[in-house]
Amino acid sequence: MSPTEMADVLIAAEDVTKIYDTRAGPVTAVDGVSVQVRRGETLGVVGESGSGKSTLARLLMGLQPPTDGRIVFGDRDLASYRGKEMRRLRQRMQMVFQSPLGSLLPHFSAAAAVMEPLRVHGRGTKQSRRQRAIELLELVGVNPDFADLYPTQFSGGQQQRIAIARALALEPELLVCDEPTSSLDVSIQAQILALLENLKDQLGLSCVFISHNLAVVERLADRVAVMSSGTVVETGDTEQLFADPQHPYTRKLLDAVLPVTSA
Ligand SMILES: Nc1ncnc2c1ncn2[C@@H]1O[C@H](COP(=O)(O)OP(=O)(O)OP(=O)(O)O)[C@@H](O)[C@H]1O
Repeated sequence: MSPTEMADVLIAAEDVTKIYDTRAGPVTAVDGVSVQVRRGETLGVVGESGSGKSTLARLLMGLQPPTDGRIVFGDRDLASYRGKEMRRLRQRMQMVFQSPLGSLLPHFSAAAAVMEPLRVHGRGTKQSRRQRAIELLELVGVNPDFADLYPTQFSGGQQQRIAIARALALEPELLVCDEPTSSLDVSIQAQILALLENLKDQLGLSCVFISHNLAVVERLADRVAVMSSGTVVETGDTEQLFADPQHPYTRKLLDAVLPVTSA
């Protein structure tokens, strides 16, 4: 990477390892992984179930400390952020999960769910927070007339839109999406992907987009990291990686999606 590209890196995992202690013994979920996300870029992370994608997401978000290596946000090790600084940092990175209901409390209406991070971080008045929530719901394609309905009164796709609005409330620089469409019907998946694509362009967000679905990653990601057994086996620009995969594992993943028909 050139010095200009290095300066452009928003977040990086540097030789990061995560070992979980389990009753059955230590499990190495992430093993010496280095990835970078540049400003305004979407990094796709693909790999089979158990390859370490979600663990990497949690490490990048600072939700778990690495066993070894470091996560650098801006130019600082995440481990060096404390107290107020950590609270401020938390506003700059947000996560969207597979199951929207996991991040939406049942007794919070759509508007209240989006207002909550603004309240917690002391932003604006109740009135201005509600106004902002309505704007965000509109931005993600939820009819503001339904702002006072509760999560279970919405479809899965609409729930995910509300969860995305909530994640955007604090105007984060980084959005980490962990399988955000896997729980949705195929037609709805496409709508949520189109929404994320628009938001990314409109807001200039940096994204980490985790999916086992290569077609999804191809559509959204500028660059892709392929994970297998806790390691990154290949990274590259999306177009190039899909056109000319170098690692046998990447080829295997691609073949599983696009079976080569023999003549
Ligand atoms: N909290 C935990 N405690 C113990 N082991 C864990 C924990 N979280 C993940 N693991 C293990 O770490 C490995 C990687 O899991 P991880 O969930 O990061 O992979 P993944 O690629 O996201 O898989 P999936 O797509 O199924 O979520 C797996 O062997 C998993 O069982």
